[in-house]
Amino acid sequence: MSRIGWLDCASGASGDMLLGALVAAGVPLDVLTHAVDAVAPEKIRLRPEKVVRNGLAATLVHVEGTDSKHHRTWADVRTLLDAADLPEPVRRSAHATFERLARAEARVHDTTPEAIHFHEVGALDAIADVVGVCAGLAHLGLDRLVVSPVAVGSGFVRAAHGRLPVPVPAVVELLAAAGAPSYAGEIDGTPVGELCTPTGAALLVTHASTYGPQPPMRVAAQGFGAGTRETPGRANAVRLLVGEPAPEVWTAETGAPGGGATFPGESTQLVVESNVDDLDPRVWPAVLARLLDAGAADAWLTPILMKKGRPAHTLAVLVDPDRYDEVCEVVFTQTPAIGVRSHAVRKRPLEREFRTLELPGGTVRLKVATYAGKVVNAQPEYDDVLALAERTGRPVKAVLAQAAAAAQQHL
Ligand SMILES: O=C([S-])c1cc(C(=O)S)c[n+]([C@@H]2O[C@H](COP(=O)(O)O)[C@@H](O)[C@H]2O)c1
Ligand code: NI
Repeated sequence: MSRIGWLDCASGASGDMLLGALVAAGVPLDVLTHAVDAVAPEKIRLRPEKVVRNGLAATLVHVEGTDSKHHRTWADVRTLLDAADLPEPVRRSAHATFERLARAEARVHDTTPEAIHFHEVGALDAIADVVGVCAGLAHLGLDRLVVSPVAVGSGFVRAAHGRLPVPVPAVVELLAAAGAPSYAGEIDGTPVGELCTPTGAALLVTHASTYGPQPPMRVAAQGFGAGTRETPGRANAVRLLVGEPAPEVWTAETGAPGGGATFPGESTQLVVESNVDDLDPRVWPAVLARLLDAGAADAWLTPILMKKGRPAHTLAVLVDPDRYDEVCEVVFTQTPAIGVRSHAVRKRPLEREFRTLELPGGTVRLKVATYAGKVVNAQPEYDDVLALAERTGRPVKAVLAQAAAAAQQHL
């Protein structure tokens, strides 16, 4: 089963906040500790603490231990990672995270990544943050991680080189290089300090599959990872949601027709489509029939001129999200299509019922649709008209005309 995650960075992100979010969302602490132990040359302890940030329960992971070295070069960090007994995906993502940090620092300080001496970010606790977060995310085995636009903060922060403007230059470089959306995240125009740190930004851009709001998903776990600071007016915490992807749904933002007003029977359905140019056209009626049998609400073909000027058809299927798998199975097994695309649509059905028309020689069902309590449509079922015409030996057009005339009395 596919698994996705969403990181809500409305209060920014740092290495320790991300560690906390992973633990709070259910990643066993051992997973993080083992990875950190494998890399750190001196004992580092991860100590989770349950805290409350602006009324929200969150996990703060303290990274504790002594570090006899004051700064490390990118080569020093690389040597530690290369020598560590780490699963390859964790080593690769930790490596990629530090490489991005080194490049960003190099651009800011007008030097090369190899010449960069990490100060804060090269300390053992920062190495623990990076390796722990990489191990935690690898443990979740996400198929996709969506990262919200990142609140970076505003004002100034004190660092090894003195006062730095927020967003700090390395964060700007990291987010810019990845094309990640960001904003100040101020409350009422008041400077809020540093919300996103270079380590946090490097971890986000290394792991993000894409950026945006929470994707349609069935959430299985939610975890808030706290930062050390208490910030007035907001929970200083990054939030991780983990779950299964769900079909797209209409929201107030995506704008359901009618502004999302409710209507009896209105629902979100999927239109599943595929362009097909290599099915014997005689097979299509059987395909459409099987799609309806599989639970499709409707299925139809549109003639198209495809790439390379090929005459083809778009097969389109309207289906309730619950029957999506069944419909895909029919498409994949009954046609040569090797993929489908789908989008959500809003379906507004009228209430309908069947009545019976008594006609010479037999009966015909009449489909009656009502709107606002009034009958607005009364249509004889054509299959019944055809069957009656065949049974009585009369022309189909004559039976149809009689049925249509009888239907008038129901309108
Ligand atoms: O040490 C250096 S060179 C340094 C550079 C920058 C730049 O943006 S350039 C920022 N900082 C600050 O260090 C701390 C720690 O960052 P972590 O990512 O390790 O949490 C943070 O306040 C940075 O803004 C340091
Ligand atoms: Ni710097």
